[in-house]
Amino acid sequence: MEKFLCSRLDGEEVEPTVLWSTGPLKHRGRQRCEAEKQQQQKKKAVEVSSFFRCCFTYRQQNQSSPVRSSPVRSSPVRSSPVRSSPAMFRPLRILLSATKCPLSRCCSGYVSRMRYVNRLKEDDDACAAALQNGRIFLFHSLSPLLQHTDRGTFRTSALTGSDLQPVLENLGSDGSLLKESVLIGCSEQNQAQFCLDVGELDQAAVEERCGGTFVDLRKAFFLLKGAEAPLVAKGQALLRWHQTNGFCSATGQPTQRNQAGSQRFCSSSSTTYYPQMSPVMIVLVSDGTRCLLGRQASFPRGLYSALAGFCNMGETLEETLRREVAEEVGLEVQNISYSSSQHWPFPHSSFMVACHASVSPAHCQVDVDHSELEDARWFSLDEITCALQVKAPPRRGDPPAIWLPPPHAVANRLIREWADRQRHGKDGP
Ligand SMILES: NC(=O)c1ccc[n+]([C@@H]2O[C@H](COP(=O)([O-])OP(=O)(O)OC[C@H]3O[C@@H](n4cnc5c(N)ncnc54)[C@H](O)[C@@H]3O)[C@@H](O)[C@H]2O)c1
Repeated sequence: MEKFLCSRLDGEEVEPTVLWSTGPLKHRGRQRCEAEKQQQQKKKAVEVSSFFRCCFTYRQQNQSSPVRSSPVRSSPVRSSPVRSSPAMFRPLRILLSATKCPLSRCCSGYVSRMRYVNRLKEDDDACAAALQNGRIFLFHSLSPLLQHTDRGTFRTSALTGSDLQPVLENLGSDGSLLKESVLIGCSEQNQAQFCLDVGELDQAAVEERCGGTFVDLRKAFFLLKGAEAPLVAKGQALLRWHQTNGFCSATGQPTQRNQAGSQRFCSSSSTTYYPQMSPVMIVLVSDGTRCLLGRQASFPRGLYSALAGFCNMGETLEETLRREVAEEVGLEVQNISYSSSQHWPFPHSSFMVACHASVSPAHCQVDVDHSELEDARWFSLDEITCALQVKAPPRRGDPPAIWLPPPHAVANRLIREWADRQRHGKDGP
């Protein structure tokens, strides 16, 4: 299939048989010896060829940053062509239904992206090659580089490896710095994404050359919109992990990373280390008409959040949740239901598992452990609705107001879910 697609990109006419010449299709093609079947194959291949041509034309018209050599880039079906004519899928559907071939699996953009990223983790050479065309997100001492937009918002800033290399050399780095990039993932346009900490270079000089500002992650995370915030959080977490795992904890010897940076290896102890997250349970407890929020003394003034706590070794998620609520506010919860999860970069990498739980109204007396929380109390739907309107933390001198974690935080999602359920009468004791 790869050969076929490359030929199409070169603009050459393709013999339909080429379509059958690789992978699982090869064997099937050989079995079809009757002339009639060959004719059918040729017809379908031509139809498929027109489908691919259609897709590539779409890509050429719509792709802002073409990528040159990644094999996954050749994947013919991505989400964007779907928006054009559904008729373009007809030949492919015919082919798939006629052959019952595993091509359908390659045709999911998501599947090919995931497999591509996995291959880059396993194949150092492929990863080094992908670095040239991949997007590199720069960090300086773990602060991501952001750019101002015309609309006064912020966005991430990234260069391709081949564009970044001369910049780095010009700023005094030797040629090897680029190879310290760590693979983050793959964009929907099938472009590998990397992060690189250039903390060894002069910060102002990099900012000037790259046209952006390095912003502390705590600020950047909340300035960025949509998928960009978790992307930089993931990048920073990976870079931090490499910075703090340079030595084997068993032998004290230096560890070596693979090209993708998805693991580090100690050759003395034959130990492989992988980036770690600490599991945390976060729960919004309801008594049917109110929800329970708490605050630590270290929180900014007026901020209340859902109750959270780290999993202890050997605990199930349910056990952690029940223990944390019991420890912090002296309640015993029931009816635990899963909501969602997120990677949370602060202060280090936590894996937040968010749940709802309830207590009966007859047993909702809060008994706060003040060594853990400064305060915890029940909030009505009206109070929550009011607090959700507060878009920015109150400033010094403003009247005291309750405010809630920002939308990027899974606690915010839990609170919104609870409020929606209350409004629609779906929550009960
Ligand atoms: N994303 C969100 O919506 C959201 C909301 C609330 C809390 N959080 C995060 O959840 C995490 C836990 O919240 P918390 O209020 O219990 O935090 P915390 O930082 O106050 O931790 C409480 C205690 O847990 C122990 N601890 C710290 N790190 C640990 C680890 N890696 N493993 C086991 N125990 C550890 C320490 O004794 C610490 O005092 C924090 O990282 C916090 O930032 C996220």
